[in-house]
Amino acid sequence: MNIALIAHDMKKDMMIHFVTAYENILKNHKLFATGTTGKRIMEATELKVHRFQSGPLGGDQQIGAEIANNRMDVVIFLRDPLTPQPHEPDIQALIRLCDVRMIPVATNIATAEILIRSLERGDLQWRNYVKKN
Ligand SMILES: O=C(CO)COP(=O)(O)O
Repeated sequence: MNIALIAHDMKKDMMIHFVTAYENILKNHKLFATGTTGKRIMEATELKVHRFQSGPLGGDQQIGAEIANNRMDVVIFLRDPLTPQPHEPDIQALIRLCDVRMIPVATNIATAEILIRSLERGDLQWRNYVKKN
């Protein structure tokens, strides 16, 4: 499965804890991330991550394009709801596209935990059928 990992600055440490805790699951998938999130993940783990631009420089839009092309299967986006972001429209667009394409998306750590365990259990296998057809 193709998994997008994105975290705002205030949530980056939490993302590192998450990917470290679930490295054994994540290593079996293709990982994508916005620039700084991807850099942090690769520094902290053995995981290989395809990095797009940093979020404020267009990374959210690049991941959005992957979603629009139905190439992203899971999105874990640890958003910071308490800090204004200069690229808020890009963030909204990315999340909107998840709803358009019915892509499982977690925007906080509690849902991210549920999603990763679902992935491990095989609950998201339907994505393979959707992509084929
Ligand atoms: O801003 C982001 C998502 O909206 C994240 O971007 P970085 O991973 O480059 O910090």
